[in-house]
Amino acid sequence: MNDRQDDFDRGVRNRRAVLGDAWVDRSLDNANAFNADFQSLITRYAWHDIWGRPGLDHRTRRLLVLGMTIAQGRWEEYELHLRAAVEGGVSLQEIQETLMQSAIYCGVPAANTAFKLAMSLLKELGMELPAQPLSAQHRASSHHTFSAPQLHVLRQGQGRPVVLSHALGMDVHMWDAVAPALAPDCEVLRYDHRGHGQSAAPAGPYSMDDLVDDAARLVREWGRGPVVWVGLSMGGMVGQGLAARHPELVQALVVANSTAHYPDAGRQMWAQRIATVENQGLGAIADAVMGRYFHEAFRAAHPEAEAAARATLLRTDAAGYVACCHAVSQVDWRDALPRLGCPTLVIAGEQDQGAPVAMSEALAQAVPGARLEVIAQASHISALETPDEFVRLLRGFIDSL
Ligand SMILES: O=C(O)CC1=CCC(=O)O1
Repeated sequence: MNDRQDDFDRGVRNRRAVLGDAWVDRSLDNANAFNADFQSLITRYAWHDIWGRPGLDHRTRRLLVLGMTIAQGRWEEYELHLRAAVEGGVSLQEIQETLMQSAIYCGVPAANTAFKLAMSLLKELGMELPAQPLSAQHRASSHHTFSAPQLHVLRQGQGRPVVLSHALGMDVHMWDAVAPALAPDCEVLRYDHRGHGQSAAPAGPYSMDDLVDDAARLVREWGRGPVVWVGLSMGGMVGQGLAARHPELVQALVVANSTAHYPDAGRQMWAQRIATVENQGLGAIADAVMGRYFHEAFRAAHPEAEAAARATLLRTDAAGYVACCHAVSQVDWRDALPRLGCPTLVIAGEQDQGAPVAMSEALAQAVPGARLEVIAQASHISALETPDEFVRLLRGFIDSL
């Protein structure tokens, strides 16, 4: 066997790995006296000499080929490689980003065709794409604060200013069901806490006051305060601190699935969690966190929601997560609560193990005039488990202001 025959065999292996056996069998079996040399040439030169080079992995080369075929308008080749990329496990997000970039470097008409062909392929493959309408109520603009540490912000809707502040290990998308429901008559601003999502992750540990300072500059930069602050778990802790330290910025407060402080046993649990993440990363706590965030029946009925929340947790910067755990573990607003002067709604989940109902009861009793609502079907992330009930309570509260 000569060198080039060897290269041919290696090329066939690469070609099979990228395009799949069915396609390669068809091309090789259908070769004839007219195109056999050409098939041999591309197998050796493209599939061995280029795809076989160690400097770039196949995923990167696949994305490059998509970009290049879009640039040249070689739609047959684009469709072939697109199908192979999707079936070969390249993420839709990476493909979407490649197509987005092509809009700039190849031009909008080319990207238009690329998206159209991609959509029809995904449909053919039975891949469901979650709706993300662009009507005024759903359209969200994304930006970062001017001041540092920079916080990632999503804003949508028009009307009364409402801020949504997420739980530990989540991000702005924890509110995907709630924000559009408020947007018809509220201007809704959600943000990623420092150390989370697309916000900056300065070196920790953070204190709860750091997170409250972030909240205060966020509202001041926005210029729409005083706001209705809606915080869940860690977001609710920040809300309590904001209302206590900056009452001029908070018109009304919603504290969901949260607490004003942890007893000693709770603080020890936080110390253990910090050590586990520092030593083994977020993967080591992901099952336990999901078990606390969502009850079993919800996880069985909505595996995709749990998978998305797990992916968000695992994407979170581990050092940022730990830095926030320090803030959460030390939270103590008990002395401040009796001085809060704004209308306050406390929401609890009957099945919440992260912040049991008793914590919300204590909180609601300490804040003058606060109302407590308990959602029977919810555990910790009630805004995701029972969005309709969560929105109904929010709406009722906001409309009463
Ligand atoms: O992570 C948990 O168990 C519960 C929690 C505390 C603060 C937060 O946002 O979630």
